[in-house]
Amino acid sequence: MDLKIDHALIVTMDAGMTIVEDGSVVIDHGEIVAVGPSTILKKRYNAIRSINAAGKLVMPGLVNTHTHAAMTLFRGLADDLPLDAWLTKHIWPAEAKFITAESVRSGANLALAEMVRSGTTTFSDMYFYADELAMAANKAGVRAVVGEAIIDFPTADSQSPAESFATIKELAAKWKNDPLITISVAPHSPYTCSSETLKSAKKLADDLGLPLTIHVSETQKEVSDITKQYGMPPFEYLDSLGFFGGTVIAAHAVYPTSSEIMLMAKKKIGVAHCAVSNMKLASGVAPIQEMFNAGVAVGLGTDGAASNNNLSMFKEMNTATLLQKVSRLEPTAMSARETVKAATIGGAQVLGLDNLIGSLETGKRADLIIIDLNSPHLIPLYNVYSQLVYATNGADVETVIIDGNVVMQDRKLLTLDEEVVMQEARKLALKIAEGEE
Ligand SMILES: CSC[C@H]1O[C@@H](n2cnc3c(O)ncnc32)[C@H](O)[C@@H]1O
Ligand SMILES: [Zn+2]
Repeated sequence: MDLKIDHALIVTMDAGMTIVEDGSVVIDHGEIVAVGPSTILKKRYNAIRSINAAGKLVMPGLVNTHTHAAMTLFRGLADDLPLDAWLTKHIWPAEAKFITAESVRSGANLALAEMVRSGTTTFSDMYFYADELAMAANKAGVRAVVGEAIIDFPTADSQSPAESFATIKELAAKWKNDPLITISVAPHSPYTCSSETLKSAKKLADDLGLPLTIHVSETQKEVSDITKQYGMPPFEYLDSLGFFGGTVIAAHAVYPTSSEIMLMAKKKIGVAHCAVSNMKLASGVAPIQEMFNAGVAVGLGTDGAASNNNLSMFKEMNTATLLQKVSRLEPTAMSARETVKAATIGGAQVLGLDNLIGSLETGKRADLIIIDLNSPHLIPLYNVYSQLVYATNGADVETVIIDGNVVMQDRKLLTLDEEVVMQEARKLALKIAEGEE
């Protein structure tokens, strides 16, 4: 065996929500070979390397179902604005000026460092120059669903939809057998892509067997514009185009009607719930408890660092649950347990990767994080889910393992040169601040 983690408090997130108090996880060739009591597994398995995790919690790595990694470069550039003005007056002009293959590489590396540090082991992205992100994630050893952006009007990478489709075909062929990278088809939204573009995106996804990801029903303005233009709200409109049926990651989903929520459950549309971004842009409160009640698969997403302004899934968990409770005046809404599920196995379901990741079970890939419980803010520990959602933060993550490889150990990043990554990002940020090209 390659690696054994012993004496941990293991939160498996398997179907039985098993918790093992003094447990071991045994890993070989990137796969989980056994999970169970250390008293039994320590005798049964020898490993080349072992980690003594006494006083630590082991859980599945967190799954960020919606982000734009390279947008770390725009963190804090335009705050305190609604989505429409934020995008059209600030972000799109900045992207037109500063987004290049080089800046995407730099922003992506910065995001990768931040995500690994806060316990994210898989993320789903949609942006321009997607190959740069795929290469950066692959090099850093981080699992990613990488979406090449499709928008009808001229964008940061100057690609028409037809050119984006050609790029996606090339990317799908290039990354086909990669263990960490899945390419996705990423039309931006129903208000920036025509019906023809959306139908072609769906056809491409079907032909290549790729997931689709899209921003949908994010603001009241979007719902009213789409309803005026097409005579129905965004999810119904996409359904009328035949958009659903395969893996679809719907980011935001703030304003689905009750019949659209039924549709989401029926068509197995996965939701990337971005609570912090929806609050910061004052977009609204997504009806997550209603979605749970209807059986919709819900994951959590940070959105990009320009609308959050960080990529911590611990902050996202905390905000998501508190937002449901206060908006419904219902303290039982979105329980801590449901929230940890959304951040792990629920997110894996949304991405169509739950056969591989999302829980610690024999046969799954070894994507897991080790959290140091020896901190004043984590004592006492009565309920692990409450502790993870209400008390833990990203900086408590000590070690991160993805596909069996240790990518952060004792808070040192092993696959990214953090100093170089920060230096390069600072250099680009200087140009952005000065407004230079
Ligand atoms: C095709 S995805 C890249 C595109 O999306 C923009 N973007 C970032 N966050 C949001 C959001 O919350 N709603 C809509 N669009 C968003 C990003 O700036 C890129 O232009
Ligand atoms: Zn987004």
